[in-house]
Amino acid sequence: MHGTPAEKRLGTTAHTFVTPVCRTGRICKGRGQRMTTMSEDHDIPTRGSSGDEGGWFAASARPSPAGSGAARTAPAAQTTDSGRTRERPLTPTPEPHPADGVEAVPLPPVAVPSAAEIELIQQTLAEIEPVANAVTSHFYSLLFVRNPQLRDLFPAAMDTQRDRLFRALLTTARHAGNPAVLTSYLSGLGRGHRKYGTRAEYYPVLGECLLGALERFAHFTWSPAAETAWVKAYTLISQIMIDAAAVDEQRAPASWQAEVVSHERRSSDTAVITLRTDQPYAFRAGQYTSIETPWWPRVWRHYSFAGAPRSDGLITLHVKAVPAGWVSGALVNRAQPGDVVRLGGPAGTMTVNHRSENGLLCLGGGTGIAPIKAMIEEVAEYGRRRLFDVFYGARSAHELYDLETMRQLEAEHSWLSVHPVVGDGCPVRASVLTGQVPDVIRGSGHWSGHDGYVSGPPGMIRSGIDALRDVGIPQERIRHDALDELAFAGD
Ligand SMILES: NC(=O)C1=CN([C@@H]2O[C@H](COP(=O)(O)OP(=O)(O)OC[C@H]3O[C@@H](n4cnc5c(N)ncnc54)[C@H](O)[C@@H]3O)[C@@H](O)[C@H]2O)C=CC1
Repeated sequence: MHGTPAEKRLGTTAHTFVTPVCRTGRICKGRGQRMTTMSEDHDIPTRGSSGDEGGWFAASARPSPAGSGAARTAPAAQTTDSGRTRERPLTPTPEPHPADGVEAVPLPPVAVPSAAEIELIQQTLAEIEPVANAVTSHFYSLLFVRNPQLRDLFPAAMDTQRDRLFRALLTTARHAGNPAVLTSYLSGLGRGHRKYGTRAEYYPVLGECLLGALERFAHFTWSPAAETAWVKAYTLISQIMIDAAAVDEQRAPASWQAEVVSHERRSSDTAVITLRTDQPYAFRAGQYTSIETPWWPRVWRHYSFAGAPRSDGLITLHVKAVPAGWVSGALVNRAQPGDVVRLGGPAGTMTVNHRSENGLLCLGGGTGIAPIKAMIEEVAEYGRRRLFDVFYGARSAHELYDLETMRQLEAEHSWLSVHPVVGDGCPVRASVLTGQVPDVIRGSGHWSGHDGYVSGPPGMIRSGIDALRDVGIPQERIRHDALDELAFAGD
């Protein structure tokens, strides 16, 4: 047998026993050992181990905890003819929605890497980081050569995908010592992988290829101890992802078909797109969805919801076509009513904390205003009336494409103040501030009685977080989408 020592060890172990995994993602009770199950669509042999030992990369799908996936009922809403929910008087604080993205599965009962092992993992990652492209290329080569059927799960162009894998590994390693953050992050990743068609039985296969790639490139830091640490870490990672996917499977489809029902051009490069899904789609204001268009199969991009959930179920997104952006370009320039796209489940934790008594200070840059608009609608519908200040930034006044809507909301709600901000040197009216949003915030006083929310380009989020801390909002009261994921937002 050819291959690295790690692969040989894994191969030997993996071939010796097999965990039978049903198509549903559950262990198939009563089946014997030394068997190979085939996934229905791809004929992929599944390998793992039997018994209680867990084994090398023997992540297994387990039934979800009873009732844990049951959706809670959102408070009833009074609706208007237009389908929008009418503002109600002060109402009880809504429970966090099950799909709010902060929900994580419990740590699975598999070995957790020790502090020394986490150190070994981080050393390996530090060594391969400068050659990350080569490592991930090798990983995918191993994967596709050994399992050509899996190629169909990935987009034709793999560039973004490569980067994504490595970032996920880095994020995991960075939070390896913090189980709460780790389970939250990996639960989201596990749920998010359902739309790709990822099955529990793929994880051992992926793990073997990952180990093979790491061993080949981590010349100085790879050792039997490092290998053991990685095996433990990968077993834990994959088990959390599998468990989260299994829980999610009990309550939601892997993906939704959505028809474009309206497409409104707001500027030469920005469109407001409204979608109708084929099945109910539960989400919270402040979250985002992922979209695959018919023009770029298996290429997924994230877009925040631009409104709170509506009683007619329609979903609105704001999309800006970025230069050379495949999906954003197609959605802005090509999509039209009647086209059908595919949506992944909702994700993201930038949701309104209704348990807080504080005001809300929101920084939105460009199309980053979309989730903030959704949050305003949610507060209007369900929340306590709290002071809600929005600093809405754009490079020029012309690019404040949603200012009219924001002004209308401001006129409707006495607790809402909207402060448009455009770049220095732009001709503006008196009501518009100039500069970068984070600088404007720093010059606007002390905001320690507020919770902070930031949404927009990654650079603005980074400097926005610093600015919010500077004006008195502690880190734990600042919410924003994960910068790792934002790198893949839009295009
Ligand atoms: N949930 C989220 O965080 C969301 C993020 N986005 C992201 O927002 C971006 C929107 O793109 P555009 O409309 O082209 O925005 P843009 O590039 O025109 O910038 C919008 C605003 O952010 C400011 N800005 C940009 N980079 C900055 C930096 N490094 N430091 C401080 N301020 C900065 C600009 O001055 C402007 O006021 C995309 O990257 C998109 O992925 C969009 C929707 C939701």
